[in-house]
Amino acid sequence: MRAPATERPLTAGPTEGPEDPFPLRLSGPVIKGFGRGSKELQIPTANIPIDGLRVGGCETVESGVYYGYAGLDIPATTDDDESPAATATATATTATDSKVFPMVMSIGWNPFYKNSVRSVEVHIIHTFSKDFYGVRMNLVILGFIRPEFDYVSKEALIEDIKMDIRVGEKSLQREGYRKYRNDPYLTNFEC
Ligand SMILES: Cc1cc2nc3c(=O)[nH]c(=O)nc-3n(C[C@H](O)[C@H](O)[C@H](O)COP(=O)(O)O)c2cc1C
Ligand SMILES: Nc1ncnc2c1ncn2[C@@H]1O[C@H](COP(=O)(O)OP(=O)(O)O)[C@@H](O)[C@H]1O
Ligand SMILES: [Mg+2]
Repeated sequence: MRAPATERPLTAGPTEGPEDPFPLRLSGPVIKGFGRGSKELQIPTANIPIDGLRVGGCETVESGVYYGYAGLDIPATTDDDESPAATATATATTATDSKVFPMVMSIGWNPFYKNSVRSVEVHIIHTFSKDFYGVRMNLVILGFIRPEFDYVSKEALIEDIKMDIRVGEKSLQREGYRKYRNDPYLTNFEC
């Protein structure tokens, strides 16, 4: 069982850019989970159905924690980040920018909670003022951070997820990863 404050590297995946099987692309509507993300952990996760989670059409995706970008089919005007920095730069933000966000995500059984169903959950690195259940979410997954663990305490789980967020942000800032923010898949909500 994993204890808090385990020493961890600040980035994940090769410096040059994503390596096979990444980038992985998947999509689905945001559905209800167990309601623990916001309430118990104060880290909300937008869950999508596990159906169709395949690499190359047959192999299933390994359970674990990943990073990449999420595109949300929300009108640009409902993207109401309340931070002063975001307000200051609002006029410079295009409609596409405001629908695409960095994310970290977990695929698996949530061993700490011993779930009996496998879930796909995305924490979007952005502050939203309201929920977006039912909205279509497109994902471009660019790298693997770590396997899922069981934890000695809820605090230890929270600490590791916070570190995942830092690792995800730092990993995406690299040259070979930044460009995927403009991947057309993220904002194609037509099919
Ligand atoms: C980046 C990230 C890493 C996670 N890592 C683990 C983990 O190692 N073990 C685990 O049991 N749950 C992990 N979770 C899942 C949380 O336990 C989960 O988000 C929480 O139970 C909320 O579930 P809900 O959406 O059904 O409310 C992780 C979630 C995120 C976003
Ligand atoms: N930054 C965010 N990342 C992911 N979801 C968010 C975020 N901010 C608000 N939400 C909303 O919170 C919901 C997830 O909260 P959570 O407590 O994990 O509930 P559930 O168990 O139903 O997934 C998402 O479906 C979304 O509507
Ligand atoms: Mg959730």
